[in-house]
Amino acid sequence: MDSPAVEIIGLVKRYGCTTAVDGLSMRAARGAVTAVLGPNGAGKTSTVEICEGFREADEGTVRVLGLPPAAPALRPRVGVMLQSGGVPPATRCGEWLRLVSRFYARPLDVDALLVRLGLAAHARTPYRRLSGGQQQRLSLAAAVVGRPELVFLDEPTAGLDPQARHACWDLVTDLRAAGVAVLLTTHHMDEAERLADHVVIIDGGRVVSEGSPAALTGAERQLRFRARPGLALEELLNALPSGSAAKESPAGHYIVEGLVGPELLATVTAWCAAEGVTADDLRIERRTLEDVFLELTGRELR
Ligand SMILES: Nc1ncnc2c1ncn2[C@@H]1O[C@H](COP(=O)(O)OP(=O)(O)OP(=O)(O)O)[C@@H](O)[C@H]1O
Repeated sequence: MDSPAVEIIGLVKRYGCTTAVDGLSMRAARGAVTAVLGPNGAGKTSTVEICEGFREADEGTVRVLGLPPAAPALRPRVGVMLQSGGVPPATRCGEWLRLVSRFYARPLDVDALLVRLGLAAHARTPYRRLSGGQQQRLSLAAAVVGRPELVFLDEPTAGLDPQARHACWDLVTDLRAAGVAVLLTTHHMDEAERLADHVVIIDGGRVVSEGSPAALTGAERQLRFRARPGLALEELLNALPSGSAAKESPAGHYIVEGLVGPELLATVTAWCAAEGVTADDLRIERRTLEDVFLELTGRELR
């Protein structure tokens, strides 16, 4: 049986007295998109950079396509999207991608890739003159041009405009359809929910939860509405069937949980009417990945 695309067991990474990764274990399957989520400083980049072979682990085992991360045999098989640097400032965008493509036996068509990522009009622009988002798209193009089996994308859509974000999502979806494993980090929960087969939430250098987006968010539904802050939720709770819960988070945003059906909806709207409260944006929906993320990692800034 094939090894996973990435297998991490008991990974530890320290910087002086900071333990950035603290016994982290996770897997990324072949042919699937794995999203690693975590608050600032959770250890995502450290973990990904160890998998890419750019940093040394202090403890633990990491295998990439069954090999140690720095194995030369991985070079043609793994794509890495670098956050910055690596491109000579005066090199033209198209020239750079063509150069990178020559390192691979069966590269993608460079012109088609430039069109796909909206870079065709900038093919002759020197790297230093590209906007931040264009430089990032070039970096994404360079990561995939060699038809890798596995691609690491560290915050691929940070700072991209909506059009470029969608182009990136489409590219990731197509990579997955072509059997490529993608391991990405992101702070955009909608991105993870949309793209990932498997989500790994880390905090304090450890995995705090993992599963498919659907498994993490669960089947339970919530009733949500907006109204003036400070409603007397204890009174609402008295009117609701036992086992229900109601909370205000953040101020003016209300969430009612329990057996969400016609009875609960009628009770909430009747209670609002009796209180003279207009419930705005009243809707019934499943918990989002962001709800789960905040529950698991808290609201404190890191
Ligand atoms: N080269 C370094 N030297 C010292 N400390 C570092 C170094 N790199 C990372 N750290 C620290 O390690 C911890 C984890 O950092 P890391 O960049 O892996 O987190 P992250 O989850 O990618 O964060 P973010 O979401 O903010 O990018 C942080 O506390 C960070 O300050």
